[in-house]
Amino acid sequence: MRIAVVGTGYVGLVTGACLAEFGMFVTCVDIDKKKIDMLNNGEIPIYEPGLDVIVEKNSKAGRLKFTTDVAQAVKDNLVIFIAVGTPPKEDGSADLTYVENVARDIAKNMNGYKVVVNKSTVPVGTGQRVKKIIKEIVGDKFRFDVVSNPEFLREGAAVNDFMRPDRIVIGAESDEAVAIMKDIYSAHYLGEAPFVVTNIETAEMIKYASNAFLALKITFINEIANLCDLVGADVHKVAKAMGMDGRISPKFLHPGPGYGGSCFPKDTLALCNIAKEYGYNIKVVDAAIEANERQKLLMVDKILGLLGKEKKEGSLKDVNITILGLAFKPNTDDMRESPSIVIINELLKYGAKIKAFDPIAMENAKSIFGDSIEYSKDEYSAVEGADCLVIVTEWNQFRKLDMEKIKSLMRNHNLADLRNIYEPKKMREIGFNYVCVGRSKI
Ligand SMILES: NC(=O)c1ccc[n+]([C@@H]2O[C@H](COP(=O)([O-])OP(=O)(O)OC[C@H]3O[C@@H](n4cnc5c(N)ncnc54)[C@H](O)[C@@H]3O)[C@@H](O)[C@H]2O)c1
Ligand SMILES: O=c1ccn([C@@H]2O[C@H](COP(=O)(O)OP(=O)(O)O[C@H]3O[C@H](CO)[C@@H](O)[C@H](O)[C@H]3O)[C@@H](O)[C@H]2O)c(=O)[nH]1
Repeated sequence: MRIAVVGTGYVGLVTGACLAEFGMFVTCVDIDKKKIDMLNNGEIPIYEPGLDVIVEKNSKAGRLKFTTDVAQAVKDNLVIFIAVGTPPKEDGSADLTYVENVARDIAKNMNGYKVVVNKSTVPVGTGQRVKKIIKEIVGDKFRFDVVSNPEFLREGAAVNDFMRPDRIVIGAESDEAVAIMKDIYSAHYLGEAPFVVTNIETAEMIKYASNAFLALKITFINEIANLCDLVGADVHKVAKAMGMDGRISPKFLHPGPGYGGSCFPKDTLALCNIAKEYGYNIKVVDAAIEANERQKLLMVDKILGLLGKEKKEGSLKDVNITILGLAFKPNTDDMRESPSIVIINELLKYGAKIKAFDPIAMENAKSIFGDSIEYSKDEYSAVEGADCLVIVTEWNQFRKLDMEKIKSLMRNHNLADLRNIYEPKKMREIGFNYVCVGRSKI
């Protein structure tokens, strides 16, 4: 099977590398020449655990190639995956410019039957739009099928998620296209991943509904956590006991500073926008978006409260704050919509002096914060002279810090653990003035 993947970002590169690992011949295409040059030089442009190994192995085996030549890639391959970005526009709707550009590139270079597979997250109706764009250019000259095959991988766990998915969704209009898709994913099928075969619109909706539901679930536990802090309950026990109910499940019930990343924030907005287009107000998702924005700001209130400072300009003047973790989650360098952005910008607004450390995301963070904050080489140098330590991302290496040493390096001993990675009682025993999310009073 010969496959082209257009768009070599987090999804495209993982998809291309994993399909090559399953024995297919894959050409990854991107308009970003720098990215393609890096990949052709054996460098991986993103941080994703395990990806380097399979990219190197399959490149060497000749099953994985990288190019900027979309025309040739379309001509040479039967199946063309679209895996370009669908970022939010000002009004929250998904920007389909990149998807539509690729559809035109495919149409202009068709030389026979092609299966055009949309892996980008797109509003319902986009598959039909892609079909129309191609048809307008190709007419009846060549046959083609458009398929929706949404991706459910998580950054930081992308390779494993792609290799061992909970389900594979195929939205298609022809048996031929479904058979080709099943062939591509035959290794997954043997691994017993179930297929959901449906129409294009349903497949597109499954992706948004799944992301919105997960965003709701996180938001729900964050709201419960905030209440736990007020009433003196322990949100971890609450979540654990809730999760024991098979109808609820224990996953995605970890409270924190609000969901971030390149997907939940934009996909919840896009879903609300789709609803609005049809004259409907999808109230629970709207509420989750609002609560998630508030959650990030509540974290700043927590820090101000811990320091006994007022919510007013300049109140954090001469206060040194250390931030550990900048990426939106551990095991990624991705800073898109990271809660750290709102939290740091707010703290800067109140006049704080910020030192930060992240094991992997520091370079990307520099393009956001510039020199408005100081970047440290490790956790211990980051806390020197700090009045408050704030844990924003739960990298594993932060879980086992020598907290006695951390305390001795700080000027004042305030600890805001926004990911609940430490035991409240233990931290207080060490001598920290401690808050977290939903267990602050236990
Ligand atoms: N990141 C995730 O975890 C994830 C998971 C599931 C689904 N998705 C969805 O997948 C899509 C891609 O997301 P991503 O995070 O990989 O994006 P990304 O920004 O990391 O990568 C997109 C790539 O597409 C390239 N591109 C843009 N226009 C192009 C064109 N005309 N031809 C060739 N290349 C082009 C860009 O240069 C970029 O390298 C989005 O719709 C996203 O919602 C993302
Ligand atoms: O219990 C939890 C789980 C997650 N998060 C936060 O939620 C965000 C998203 O995390 P996660 O879902 O692990 O990462 P993503 O890579 O954004 O993956 C989501 O978005 C992808 C893009 O659509 C989908 O493919 C995945 O299925 C979906 O999990 C991050 O800020 C996490 O810190 C929590 O606060 N609590």
